Amino acid sequence: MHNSTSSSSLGPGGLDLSQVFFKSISNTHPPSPTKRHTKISVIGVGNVGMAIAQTILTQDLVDELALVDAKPDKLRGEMLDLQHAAAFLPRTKIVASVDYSVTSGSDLCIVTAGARQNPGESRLNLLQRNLTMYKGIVPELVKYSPECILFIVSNPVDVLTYVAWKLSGFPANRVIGSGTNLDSSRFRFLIADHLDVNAQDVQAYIVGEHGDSSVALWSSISVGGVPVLSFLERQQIAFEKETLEKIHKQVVESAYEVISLKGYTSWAIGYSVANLARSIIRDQRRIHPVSVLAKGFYGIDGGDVFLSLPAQLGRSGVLGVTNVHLTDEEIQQLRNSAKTILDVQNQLGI
Ligand SMILES: NC(=O)C1=CN([C@@H]2O[C@H](COP(=O)(O)OP(=O)(O)OC[C@H]3O[C@@H](n4cnc5c(N)ncnc54)[C@H](O)[C@@H]3O)[C@@H](O)[C@H]2O)C=CC1
Ligand SMILES: CC(=O)C(=O)O
Repeated sequence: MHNSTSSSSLGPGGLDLSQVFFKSISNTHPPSPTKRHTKISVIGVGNVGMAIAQTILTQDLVDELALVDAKPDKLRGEMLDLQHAAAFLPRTKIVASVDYSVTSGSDLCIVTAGARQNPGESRLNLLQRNLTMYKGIVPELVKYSPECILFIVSNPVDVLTYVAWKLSGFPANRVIGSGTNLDSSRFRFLIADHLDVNAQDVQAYIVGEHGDSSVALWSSISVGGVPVLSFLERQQIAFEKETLEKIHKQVVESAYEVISLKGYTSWAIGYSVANLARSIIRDQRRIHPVSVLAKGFYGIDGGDVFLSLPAQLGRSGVLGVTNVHLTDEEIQQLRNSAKTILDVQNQLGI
């Protein structure tokens, strides 16, 4: 199947139409391109892949967006539908193919292909189905974009990020999972709702597994720069631990609730990943809770495990992991989360 958007500027008989429509200013030459061509590929054009693709387009992040999927008709349909919005969007070349050569030279490859949860099903349950798929996808991406950053979204995202790291042979700083960036956004929304403030003023992290064993870092939450729990303590305002646990439980149940209502989640992960893509492609050096190789941080040992920690992201991928102060209880929960992931991972034989 074919692809691309751009048509040649040569008209019938080899006439260069650009010369008909645009007359060059005399004695000038087109400026030589100094800006490097930037390219993102999105693998899997289902609910999640398309939410990410369209959010990336609205943010004017790249020169070229390549789409890949196993279903050629669906893929071409999605490509055309996005191309038809060209008049309303920043200029981006959109290409699509079932052949991975279309991803050639990508800066960032975002993998969303894979099975999704049925209502009530856990993310970890998807592993066997998506593992087989990844064995086909990752080597192709590496072949065509050996310098890219691999960004994993398919679930279970932490284990699949480890799988992608192993299959790619890339250094760990170039393999990242979307992790708990989404959970943290849900957390910030719920805290903001509770306190009636803007979610963008709430700094709060969920770390660990993107899933049932995730850990809420209550001790480091701040609103507008004010650390919330120590502020309440200083003011001798009582807060119920149960209220905090209820909010975290709501975060963990968020995806299950949305999936039971509409069948899948898409918009929030679309914004979450486009925001992360911006930090990487534009070298923003912002800190996000994403899935990184966590061995050695916060006393996590026992094997190579990917899980979410607050990490600084830039053009070369993961630049470092932030040293957030955790309570002993939070550290223990984080280690338990690592163990949950490692128990699953150790059965893979990779
Ligand atoms: N990390 C996160 O926070 C989130 C992860 N997800 C995960 O994202 C994944 C995708 O979810 P949806 O888009 O809702 O599913 P979907 O079923 O709508 O889309 C999956 C797409 O993958 C394609 N695909 C299947 N096998 C392929 C292959 N071998 N090569 C290329 N494409 C292939 C399918 O044709 C389909 O278009 C799931 O694993 C889901 O659990 C979903 C939401 C949030
Ligand atoms: C499906 C999923 O992982 C989420 O929305 O959190």
